Amino acid sequence: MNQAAVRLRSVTRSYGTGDNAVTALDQVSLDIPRGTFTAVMGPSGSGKSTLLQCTAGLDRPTGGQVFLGETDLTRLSEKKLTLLRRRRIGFVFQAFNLLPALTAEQNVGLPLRLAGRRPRRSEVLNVLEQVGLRERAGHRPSEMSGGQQQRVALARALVTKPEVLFGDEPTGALDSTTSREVLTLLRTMVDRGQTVIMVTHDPVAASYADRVLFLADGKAQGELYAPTAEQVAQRMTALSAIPSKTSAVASC
Ligand SMILES: Nc1ncnc2c1ncn2[C@@H]1O[C@H](COP(=O)(O)OP(=O)(O)OP(=O)(O)O)[C@@H](O)[C@H]1O
Repeated sequence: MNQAAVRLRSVTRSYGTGDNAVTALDQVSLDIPRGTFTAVMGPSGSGKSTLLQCTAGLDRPTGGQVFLGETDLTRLSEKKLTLLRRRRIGFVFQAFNLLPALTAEQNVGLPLRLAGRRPRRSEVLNVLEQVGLRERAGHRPSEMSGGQQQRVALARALVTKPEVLFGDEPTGALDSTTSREVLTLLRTMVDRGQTVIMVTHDPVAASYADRVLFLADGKAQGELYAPTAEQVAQRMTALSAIPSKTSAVASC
């Protein structure tokens, strides 16, 4: 059995044509083992969000293959891809994207309703308990802090027991103390077997991961295992010094 939760094979994503063409991802290949925490870092415009979106089936690569377990996402119809995202993938974003009129419990139960199931109260409360918010089940987002709202968003992403949880800057809108709480929670989920892939600009956030993948100009630029924030910051400084294709053209 293949232990990789996700495999990318020569994944390319281009936008536009001719002189206006941009290659956001350029032949990226990688394996993400199950039960690991991966951070994706790189300078602005290096392709991090594109990588996350292609890997999560939110965007289609223009070349190459993306596997979730044994499923090749690039071969799925839109309908099957939508179902796969609902059933097998979880997301957390920088903006918490909770529905303001719904309580925490109702927000967390929503993905189950979308999947055509009536949520059992106990399963929703269990997930809220995992993020330390069981007693806030009846509160609406406006009655909670930013960190609590992101924990509800995390519970909502986890309620379907996704194979992979994707985070696009999940701590980007939080202060450093609250960020640490959310990152510790993500780390705990991974230590219990969850696979997490997170895009971040923050070396401290990346230091919670098992592995940091670096991107520049759409290309994989190496990785760090068991990273410290200092090591990550150093690599980022070195990467930012590489002139990108677009800035090289702009400066001609
Ligand atoms: N829909 C699009 N149309 C055209 N170009 C795009 C589109 N989306 C992204 N790009 C380009 O692809 C490249 C990679 O973008 P992407 O958003 O993946 O980078 P990023 O590393 O996530 O950046 P940031 O850290 O600033 O969010 C950039 O040059 C961007 O301008």
